[in-house]
Amino acid sequence: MHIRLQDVWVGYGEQAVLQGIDLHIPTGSLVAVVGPNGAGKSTLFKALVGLLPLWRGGIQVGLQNFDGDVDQRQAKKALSVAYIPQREEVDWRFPVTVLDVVLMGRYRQRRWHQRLQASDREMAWVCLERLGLAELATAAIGELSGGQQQRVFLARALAQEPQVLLMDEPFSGVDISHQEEVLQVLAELQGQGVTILLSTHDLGLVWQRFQQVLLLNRRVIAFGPCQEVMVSGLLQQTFAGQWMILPDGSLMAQPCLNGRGSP
Ligand SMILES: Nc1ncnc2c1ncn2[C@@H]1O[C@H](COP(=O)(O)OP(=O)(O)OP(=O)(O)O)[C@@H](O)[C@H]1O
Repeated sequence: MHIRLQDVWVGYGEQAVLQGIDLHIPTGSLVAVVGPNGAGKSTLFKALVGLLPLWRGGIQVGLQNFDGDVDQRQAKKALSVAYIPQREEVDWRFPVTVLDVVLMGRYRQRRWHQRLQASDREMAWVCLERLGLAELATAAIGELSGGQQQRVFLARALAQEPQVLLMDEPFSGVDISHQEEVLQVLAELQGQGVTILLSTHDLGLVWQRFQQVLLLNRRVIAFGPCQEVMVSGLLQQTFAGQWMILPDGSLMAQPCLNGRGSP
């Protein structure tokens, strides 16, 4: 499914965070979303999944249109958009097992009064196996390592059979082998035509593994092929006034363009 945003404004209270976002992401894209802290990456994902109302503008996912007037949460339930939030946004003390979490991905396929069916359980097990989690099915989610928890949430997203997958900083605090497993699953999903947006602060990873990059700092600084977008002028504009970790792992301070660190 393709995603189109036209002049999208979203914020909290009186603070406008996303300011006039115009974007077209074709079906089957794998996009790294890059920007400094507070750039609005999570806000973008929440707006796409209907958790935040639009102040202005419109979002189109596939053939469906959303604007500030519709009940976005209800409307988007009909779509298969899977969202994996940042680890910090999840209450890991919640007493559910790994299998319970993955089964949650199947509720979207059912009406509110329908119970899950045997085929839903089978699907959940397939997703657990695919991410090497079958042996942990009865473990409490809070007992797992960060990398395992991240994979459980990816398994839940797979169980949802998404056409769009949004992942908010899935690799923070996760070791390289977990990261590699997740990247392999994402490559498979992309091959099946799933559109994937993933936010990260790891510019080295973006440089090595992503073909498409969105540079965001409240506004779209650039969107396109990695080679064209990950260039110093655009990166400086994106990270103005903030520290930036370069692809080789070194740190670089950017000049502040307007004294507040945003363009
Ligand atoms: N629930 C909220 N209420 C009020 N302000 C918020 C809320 N969530 C985010 N913000 C503010 O919106 C701005 C953008 O936040 P957002 O989390 O989207 O940025 P981000 O690019 O994802 O940052 P990070 O890289 O640190 O995760 C920040 O100034 C943040 O303080």
